[in-house]
Amino acid sequence: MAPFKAIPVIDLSDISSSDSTARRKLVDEIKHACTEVGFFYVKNHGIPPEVFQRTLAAMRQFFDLPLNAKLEVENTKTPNFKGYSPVLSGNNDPNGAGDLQEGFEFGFEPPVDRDSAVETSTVNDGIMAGANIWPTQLPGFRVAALEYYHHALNLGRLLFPLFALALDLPEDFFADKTKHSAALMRLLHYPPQFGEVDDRVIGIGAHTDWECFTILWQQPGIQALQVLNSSKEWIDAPATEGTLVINLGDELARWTNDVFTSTVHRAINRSGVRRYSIPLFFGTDYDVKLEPIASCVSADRPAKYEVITAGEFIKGRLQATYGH
Ligand SMILES: O=C(O)CCC(=O)C(=O)O
Ligand SMILES: [Fe+2]
Repeated sequence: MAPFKAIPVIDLSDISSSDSTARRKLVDEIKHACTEVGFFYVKNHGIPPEVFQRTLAAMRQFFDLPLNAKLEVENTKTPNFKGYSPVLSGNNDPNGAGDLQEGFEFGFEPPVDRDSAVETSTVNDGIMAGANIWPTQLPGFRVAALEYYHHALNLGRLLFPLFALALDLPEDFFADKTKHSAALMRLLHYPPQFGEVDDRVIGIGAHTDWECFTILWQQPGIQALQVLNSSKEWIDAPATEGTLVINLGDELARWTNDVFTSTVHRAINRSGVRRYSIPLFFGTDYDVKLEPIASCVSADRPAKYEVITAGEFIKGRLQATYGH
């Protein structure tokens, strides 16, 4: 296959269709994107535009707070890195000198408007256990963030069966491995970079994502994200209104013994204005072992990765990135 020059766009209008031909077409498109690119856009994903608008407004309010207010919910104060990470506190690329972004991370909790604590991320999270932390002076921030979180979570749950079918596995292969929503959302703000940019200090240094897949919302119209193809060329992934980026992460790469590819990417904000983005890192339950799927291992393709639980893997990556 020639190195990709653009990221494919997949229309999700038929995602819940009972028409088997339409669904098969969708699975074939996903299979191609997962094996050849590791990235694709989705359109007609069903999340209303107002949800993104509300979350963006809440993010702007939060990141506009004085630094000392944001540091009250810093991720050094919580188990497992929930909360605020200041500019340059993370470093995704081991050859880099820090990521020029600030962020806010949280995991599953029930929707705000549903009075239920049936499923909480802390019960079954083992090594990754730890509750969310929220800024008390902005109650609307939690409401808006959780509203989008649950929309993205629902979309992610619809994608797992398609990934299973693309791997010739039973449609429900991931169902018993994704019961407890090991899905972390990170709200990100990238200040603009001007003039000569030191390659070691960019918005987010070259990295792969760690979970099964990421659902990434980018603020429309601002170019920043780039994806590395097999010829080591950086391909722009423009932020097109109405789309989300889906990219595969290391958990699926490990599970599929690299049949599905977890592709290196980075972001640099040279737009001159602030940029906001929101990845939702959708993982498998933290107690699940990332053992290679039998059909992905052969004499020609021996198992590449040591078997480790998802929780150990994610915790190790977080520690390496934040150094605490
Ligand atoms: O902000 C972006 O476009 C990319 C963010 C990203 O790659 C990440 O947080 O893993
Ligand atoms: Fe990423």
